[in-house]
Amino acid sequence: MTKQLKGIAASDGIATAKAYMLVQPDLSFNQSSIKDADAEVQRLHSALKQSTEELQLIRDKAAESLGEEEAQVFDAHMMILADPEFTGAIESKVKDDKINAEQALKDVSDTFISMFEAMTDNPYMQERAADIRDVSTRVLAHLLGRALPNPALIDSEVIVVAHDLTPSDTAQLNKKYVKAFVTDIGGRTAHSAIMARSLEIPAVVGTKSITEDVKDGQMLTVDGLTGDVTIDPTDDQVKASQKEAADYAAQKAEWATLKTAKSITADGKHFTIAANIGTPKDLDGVLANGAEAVGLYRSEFLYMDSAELPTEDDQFEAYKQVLETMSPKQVVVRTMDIGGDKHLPYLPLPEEQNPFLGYRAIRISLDRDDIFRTQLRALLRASAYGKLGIMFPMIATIAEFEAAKKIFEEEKAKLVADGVKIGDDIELGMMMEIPAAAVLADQFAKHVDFFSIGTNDLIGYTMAADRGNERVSYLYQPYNPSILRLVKHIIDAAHKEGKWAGMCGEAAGDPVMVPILLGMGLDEYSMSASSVLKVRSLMKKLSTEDMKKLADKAVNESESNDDNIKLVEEFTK
Ligand SMILES: C=C(OP(=O)(O)O)C(=O)O
Ligand SMILES: [Mg+2]
Repeated sequence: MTKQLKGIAASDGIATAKAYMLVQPDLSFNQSSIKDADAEVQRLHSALKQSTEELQLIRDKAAESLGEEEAQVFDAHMMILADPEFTGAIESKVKDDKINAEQALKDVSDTFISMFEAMTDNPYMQERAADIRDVSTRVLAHLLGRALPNPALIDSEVIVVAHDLTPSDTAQLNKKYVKAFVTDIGGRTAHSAIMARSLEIPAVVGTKSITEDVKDGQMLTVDGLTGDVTIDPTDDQVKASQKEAADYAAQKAEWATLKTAKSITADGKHFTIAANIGTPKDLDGVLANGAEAVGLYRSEFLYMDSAELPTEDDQFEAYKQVLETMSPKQVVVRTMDIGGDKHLPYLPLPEEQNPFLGYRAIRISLDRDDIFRTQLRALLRASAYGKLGIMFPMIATIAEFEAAKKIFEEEKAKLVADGVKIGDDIELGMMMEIPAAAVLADQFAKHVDFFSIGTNDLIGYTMAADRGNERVSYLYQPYNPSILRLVKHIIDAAHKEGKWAGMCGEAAGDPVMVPILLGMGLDEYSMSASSVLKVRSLMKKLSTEDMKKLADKAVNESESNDDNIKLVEEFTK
């Protein structure tokens, strides 16, 4: 029976395909005693064999579709299965304790996991704990005869359905087959949604119940423009959705004609439309959409894509590639922003009640300056290959900015003393994403070369509404006059000191926000590459003089987010 769900539109595009449930099955079991230990060991061996075969298959597929590096994590898993110390211990436990293989597996892996996790001074071994957990889940699933979802094995067109997707789940999706994804939870600015936009995979998040409403293989239509999801659509609904998809494709083709055009308003003013990237691979989208700069390179994805802390040379190569490709256009690299919803298996962070208010981003970098210095050295060396901007995430105080800048200057001086070639036009800026910093923007402006406004966090922190929580998503209000006042204050403060202000939060590519930002004189708009042409086309139709009047009313007269949505409609009719 046809059923309609409404979620949060998270990535543009429309798709129809069958559902692929990326949901963990129930793997609960009870301990039991066994009589025939040999038969039980036999059962264990067969589960181990099946797991190894499955991993080999996944490894080959992952190498083919995602690259050799992404596939290597599965080698580590297979090595564990081939390790007699691990498998032998499970076998002995079955025989000695006369318990079922499920329980023996759990006992042995728990022992290994706690042993590795206790090695807090050895990130490599700590990471093995995560591998053992993954492997033992796979073996357990085979013992229980339940199928684990294997996204790397998807080889036909599907729509992925999940409770939530982590950024690393999202990175594994193969665009060739995954036509869209839909989740129970999450918001438009959660990192999986941001990645969906850079992969140009349509997505609807925060439907609350999709994993309960749909079964594996059922047909779905997903509209990432409106947030509508239809389960078992009728023929007419499929036709309507195909028509909508065709209209959207036509619209995109029209935007594509602006690929090499400058971003100019109706009254001839030029602004920079830049793109956000997570990895050098995203440059394809940046070039295909004709972005004029990279306004945010989220360098933490480099750390997340790696099995251990990336070396200075690894980082240098990645930054150099991006700078060279974009040169002479600017690339703003943000130093590592780990914490919140982004984790590194090899850098375990303490359990925190409020990770988004906790040990995150520059707070980690200043604490672990060994990691920070390595990153800055790699950036400095790469700066010779293009036009580099560096910015620090989550700056709350001037002291933090100055401390980070001091470390930067120290590393720079060392490299210069060693005769290493360094760009002479590196700009040093900061993310404006913490209200305390936004309020003091006039003072910060004296210390920085530029600001980049991170609305994803700035809205979350100002409204005290978690950016990824669909229950409070109604409070996630980019056009609320409180947010607009902060944004205007930041832009004015930068301009007063002769500095530039950009925005790299998702609001920079939002068609309702752009007219207001033009009126405020924001210099640079950095967004998912897939939004660049849409925004360039919109800018062409707007005059800055009119938009100034709009911005003035939006900031000084409106009382709510909704007031401002109406105001923008009026001014852009
Ligand atoms: C761009 C931002 O950073 P991130 O989304 O990576 O937190 C932001 O907070 O707006
Ligand atoms: Mg942020």
